[in-house]
This record gives sequence, C-alpha cells and structure tokens, in this order.
Amino acid sequence: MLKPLDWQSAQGVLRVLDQRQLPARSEWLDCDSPESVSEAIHCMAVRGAPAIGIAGAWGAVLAARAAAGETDWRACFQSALQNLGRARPTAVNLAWALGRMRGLADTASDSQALAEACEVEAARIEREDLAANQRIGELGARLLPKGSRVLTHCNTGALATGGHGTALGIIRSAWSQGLLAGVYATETRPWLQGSRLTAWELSQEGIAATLLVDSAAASLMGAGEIDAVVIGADRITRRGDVANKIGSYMLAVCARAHEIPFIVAAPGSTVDSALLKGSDIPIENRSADEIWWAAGLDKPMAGITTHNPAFDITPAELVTAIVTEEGIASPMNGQGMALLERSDSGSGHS
Ligand SMILES: CSC[C@H]1O[C@H](OP(=O)(O)O)[C@H](O)[C@@H]1O
Repeated sequence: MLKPLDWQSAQGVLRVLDQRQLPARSEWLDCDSPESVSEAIHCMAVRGAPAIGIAGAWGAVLAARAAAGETDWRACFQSALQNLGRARPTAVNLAWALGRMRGLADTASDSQALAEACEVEAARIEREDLAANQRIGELGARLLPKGSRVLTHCNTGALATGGHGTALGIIRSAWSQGLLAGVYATETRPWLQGSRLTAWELSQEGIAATLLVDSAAASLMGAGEIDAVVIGADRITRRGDVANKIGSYMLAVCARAHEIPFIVAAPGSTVDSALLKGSDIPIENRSADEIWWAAGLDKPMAGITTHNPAFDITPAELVTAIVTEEGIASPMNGQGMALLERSDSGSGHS
C-alpha cells in the first residue's frame, strides 16, 4: 500500500516520500530530528492534514529520543513539540497529534520511558488514521448513487493520510463497488496536488479519471457533467465551516448554484470542537514564488503584490454532508450538526 511515511525505529529515522518531486521521481528524505521533520512539513515534502499529524507524532518520538540524557528532559521535549506545532498552522491534525504526544510526558517516569511511550502512540495514531479512512470510504460511498460522476479537489489520497485517503478514499471505495461513471480531478493551483498527486494515485490504481484546470469546474457543472463534489478538510469547526485547499469555497458556491451535493470527508482528528466559526481558523499564507514560478519567474514581478493563501473557508451553509469515521452528519445550514448516519463499526480507535 502507498504510504507517505516510513518509520525506521532502529535507525531513528522518519523516511518521508518527498511529494514535491512526484510524479517525476520517488525520492525519500531521511529525517533524524524533530527539526528536520518540522522542515519536511513546512516545505510540504509531506502534506495533507492527517499525514502532517502523523509526521508530527513521529517527530515527537525523535524529540523524546533527543531529550534523553538531558536533566530537564521534559522541558526539552515540550519545547521541541512547540516548534513542531509551528510548521503549518491550518490543519488542526498537527496540533491534535502533538497534544496526544505531549500528555505522555506527564506520566513517563524517565526519558527512556517517554521515548518508548511516544513510539507506541505514534504507531497508534498512524494505524487509527488508516482505519478511519477505510471507514470514511465505506460510509461516503453510500452517498453516491450508481453512475455518479464526482469531482474532487487537491489530493486527499493515501499520500495525504495514513493510507486509503479521505475524499479520495470515498472515490476509491465507490469505484471498487462499481458506483462511479466518472472521476474528475482539479489541477489545484498553485502547487498542483491534483495533477501531480491525485492523478498519479488514480492512475496507479487504474481508476479512470479526467484532469481539469481549476477554472473549468463551473462550466463542467453547468453542462450537467458532475453529480457530486467530494473534498477533504484541514479543519472543521463545530458549526461545520470547513477550511480546505484554496478553491474549495469557489467549488462550493458553484455546486450550490447547480444544486450539486458538496460532500466533505475527514477523520475526527480534523474536527476542531474548540472553534465555532471558520473565520477563527488561521489561514496559512505561502510564498509568492509558488505563483510566480508558473509564470517563469523566480521572484515576484516589480510593483506586483501577491495573494497566495493555501486554504479557504467554505461556510457550513454550503456543505451538504460531512463524513467522518463516526458517521455522516449534516451541518444543517450552520444551525447545528445532525448525525444522518452513525458508523456501525465504531471509530476504528484502538
Ligand atoms: C486529506 S488531507 C486534506 C488536505 O490537505 C491539503 O492541503 P495541503 O496539500 O496544502 O497540505 C488539502 O487542503 C486537502 O484537502
């Protein structure tokens, strides 16, 4: 199974499949310190909300190992976790995973015990995410009638998670059940997660798909070619506002205009119950260079400023359903979350 991360315990190395190089090259980076894991997350060698949570957890194992032998090992560990948490701000999965690791320092008797507990916990987080994705896939496929033509945005597949994928996991599951008549993937400007990563994953699995530039989505919907939009999420608030890859909001507006269901898929670790409104979610602004490279320039053009937010917020009012491993919920136009279908095989948590 395709996996973005590979923990090598004996070597004390987290191997990261460098997603910046895909699909041209499959190169692995060896991260042997919490700082190098943090950099791999920041530069998007590993990306996707659940995957950066898992990478953060393995980074915490490296932090615990590095703290061994220090008199104030607890403080060293906590400070490394704080740094890791700053790598990317929008996906709550990173803070969520680090929160689970942080708690282990309270009960560990010494740094050796902390490192061992962290390793067990990181493996658990990774395992749970895979199970959650498989459950999301099964549940989400129920929302797609036979013959559905679905459009997805960005990359929410195995590369972005512990395996299988969230929105792409639904597409995978629905495809294997013979439910899909068409899969459409947006290119996903400016980083091209759609054309570089989603198209690659789909092609590897033999799932027939069509790639389009982001701005072709509205006319495709207008032509009656799309029956559902299925996307992932980086953070979901209590009322169901969704932070996801820039362009998601535009797709949601278009989907509503054409009365097309807009389905969001994410593990429970993406739900931030501390936040009510999407406007409270920190949105990552990325380097201007990411846009100018496509114009053949290695720095911004003189006199032109650049707007490059990595994510946008889709208000709950535009979201038809949210699929997590717990079940399928409707944000009911922002009036509160209603569980439409409860997962019948548990959350997958062990
Ligand atoms: C299943 S992952 C959610 C997710 O991550 C993406 O962002 P990025 O590539 O910048 O890490 C995107 O918003 C996807 O929907």
